[in-house]
Amino acid sequence: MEYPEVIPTEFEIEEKASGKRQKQKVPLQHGHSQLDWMRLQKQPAVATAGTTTTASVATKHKFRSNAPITIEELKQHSTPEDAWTVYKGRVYDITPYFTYHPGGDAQLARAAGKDCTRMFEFRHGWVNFEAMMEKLCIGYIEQPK
Ligand code: HEM
Repeated sequence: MEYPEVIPTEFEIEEKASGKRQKQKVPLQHGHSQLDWMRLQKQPAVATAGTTTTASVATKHKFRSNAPITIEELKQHSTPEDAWTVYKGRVYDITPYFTYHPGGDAQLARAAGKDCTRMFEFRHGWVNFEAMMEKLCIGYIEQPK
């Protein structure tokens, strides 16, 4: 099975190489800044995207928090309402982060159901993924044999 990976488009590669790339931050709802996100990770009861909270992710996946996850299963979680992504081999349920992503929900949706490692480093290699998503880690991806 083909490994599902988000890769930058040719346009994005050229734009970056030209040094003319514009930042594309989008306006977020009040209370949904990066600082708010980090604060909520310390009190996980309230980080919400719709009805999915960091706490509900933790509860839902507790029984399998370090489980092997297959590519088939990863691919089934490919919408903003139910979004899993892979970063450096580990799987994260990023659903609660959608309304907090500074680049907007449409950009983050590209990661859903796929491995976002390469795209993440391309777009913002200076961001500490593990620190931000620690509570949302649900397992690791099983490499195809
Ligand atoms: C396919 C995956 C992703 C894409 C395409 C994407 C895209 C973007 C874009 C367009 C921005 C706006 C700033 C810019 O234009 O560079 C941004 C900012 C940001 N994203 Fe993402 N993102 C992705 C995944 C993630 C994930 C999973 C996280 C969580 C750790 C994340 C965290 C951030 C943060 C913290 C910023 C603010 C960066 C800053 O201000 O320096 N992104 N992203």
